[in-house]
Amino acid sequence: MNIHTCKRSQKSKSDHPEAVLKRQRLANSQQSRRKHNFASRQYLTSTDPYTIPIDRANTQLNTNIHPNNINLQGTATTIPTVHELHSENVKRLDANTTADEVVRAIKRAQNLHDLHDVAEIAHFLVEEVDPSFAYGYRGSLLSRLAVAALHLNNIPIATRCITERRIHHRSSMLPLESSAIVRGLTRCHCVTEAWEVLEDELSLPLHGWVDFDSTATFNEDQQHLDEEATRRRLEVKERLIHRARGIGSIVSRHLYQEEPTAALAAVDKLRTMGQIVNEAGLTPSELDMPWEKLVRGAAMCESQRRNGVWDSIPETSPESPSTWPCNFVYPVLDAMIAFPSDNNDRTFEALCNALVRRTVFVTGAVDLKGCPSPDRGECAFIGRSNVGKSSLVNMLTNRKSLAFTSKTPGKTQQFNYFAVNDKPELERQIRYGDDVGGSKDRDSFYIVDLPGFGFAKVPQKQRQQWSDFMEEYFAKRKNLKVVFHLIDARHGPTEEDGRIMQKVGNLLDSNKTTYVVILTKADKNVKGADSEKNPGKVSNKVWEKLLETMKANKVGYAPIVLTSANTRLGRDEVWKYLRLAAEV
Ligand SMILES: Nc1nc2c(ncn2[C@@H]2O[C@H](COP(=O)(O)OP(=O)(O)OP(=O)(O)O)[C@@H](O)[C@H]2O)c(=O)[nH]1
Ligand SMILES: [Mg+2]
Repeated sequence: MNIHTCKRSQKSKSDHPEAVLKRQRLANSQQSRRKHNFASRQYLTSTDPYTIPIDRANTQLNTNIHPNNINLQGTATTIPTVHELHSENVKRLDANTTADEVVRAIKRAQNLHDLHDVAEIAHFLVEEVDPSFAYGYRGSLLSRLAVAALHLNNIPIATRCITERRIHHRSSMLPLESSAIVRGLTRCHCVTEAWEVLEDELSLPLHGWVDFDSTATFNEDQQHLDEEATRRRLEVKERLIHRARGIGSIVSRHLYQEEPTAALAAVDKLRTMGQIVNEAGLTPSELDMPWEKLVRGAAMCESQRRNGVWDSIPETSPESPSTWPCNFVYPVLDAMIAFPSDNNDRTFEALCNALVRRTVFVTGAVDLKGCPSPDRGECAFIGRSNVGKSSLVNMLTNRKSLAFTSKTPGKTQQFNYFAVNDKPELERQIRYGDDVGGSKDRDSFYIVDLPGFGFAKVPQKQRQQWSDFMEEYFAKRKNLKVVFHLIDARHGPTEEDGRIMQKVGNLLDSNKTTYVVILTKADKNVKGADSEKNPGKVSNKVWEKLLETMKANKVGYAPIVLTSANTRLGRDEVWKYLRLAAEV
């Protein structure tokens, strides 16, 4: 049977007199059911689904019940109206309904998208039932119902439940529930309302409320903290977790809705939370932030920008693209770095795909004249031979062999220039690989992999030539934005490293160029190092020696990053500085 005959036979089947009769019977029974349930019919046909039907409003009882009369079994005692539900388990809401049954009815209504039941439950819970019903638990019921209503895209019912909960059940509002409401509101595009809930219910701890002493380890001090302080501390932690996730979902909504300006503002709020999140000692697994999703959303916005979606926005507009960063992924990266690092491979993969779209080897320079024109920022990787410069470049760009690495020292013999994010000249060339140059894009930059110093087998004359070139390069290369000085984390700085620091101190303009010390091969200090639990470390002895050498050479101000090309430790942190070359 071909497709056409199949379709024809289906059509004729549905036109069969018996089928028509069956449909009519079904329609009639549905109609009579609706008639029977007069109240709910009125409720559903109202333009505002939360308008109370007049007949019900008139029959409401005075719900002011003295606290002494609270029904401890949590059942409703003064409900005048019976609310018929579609649910088989909880057929009606009336005087004998328990809180548990309401939860079941909400769950069912949410799962089966039963707006009728949601509306009935809302009416029962918000307008009619007396205050003793589900005492202490009513706020949770309301938040569950709000989430269910949002699940069904019914904003008026959700808003009513949220308001009722905030006004009358404030004391029992849980951060977990507030955060679920924020997510629901964001999903329904009610971002302003979501912000309101965030600000009101998940606001940061009041000043002095909880003392997050970052120097005190939680375990040691826990015994001395009285119970109340511990409880509050945990409460604040929970609130912070849900607040961070709530903002995360708002950022995500804006990014996937392609609203970059709003997304940038929200992601900045996330970044500013970083400090207190760290002080509170929250771990990445406790926070469980959706970084990968945010990075992918930012990358999607970025690709839309490259496709010219926002080109027509005028310069004078507050949403003008001229106020945006060179790549939307960078602000997300900033927030990620402000939070405790989870060193997640998938997130980094997404990050790298967005930040390093193309890499091209440009040239190997042996003097300043041989360097490409300084039309964009560049970052240089310097350090002793075999310290891991080329490996780090590959790790950071997520490329296996962009820069050649070798066990034999002295592999890199010239200033190797790699262009990142050049626009390809021809479409065809993209498909055939990265071996062709192009023109500069908004976030293009150069990575410069330098020859290693201190390798005995390289002739003295050659070493002198490299050293002279490096001095000239530090002093004269205008577009040099970042210098990464790599030092082996097992051995610490050598004498040669000290001399390099001296050159940096004397020649580099610290206002123009950022100098960063990177400790490499940190995995080698840990037996059986792995990327998740034990990515690498540095000994106190090496650390102290490094600080001393830096201070002695007037570069004590420089940041230090611990890395490993094997376990990929420190990659987000290094990108924090690498981006300075892109953002010119
Ligand atoms: N275990 C471990 N090995 C590393 C790491 N980084 C580099 N290596 C190894 O160290 C050796 C030297 O790495 P390269 O990246 O070629 O070093 P380089 O600094 O570029 O060396 P030159 O080009 O000679 O200056 C290679 O065998 C790498 O596999 C690291 O983080 N951990
Ligand atoms: Mg090398």
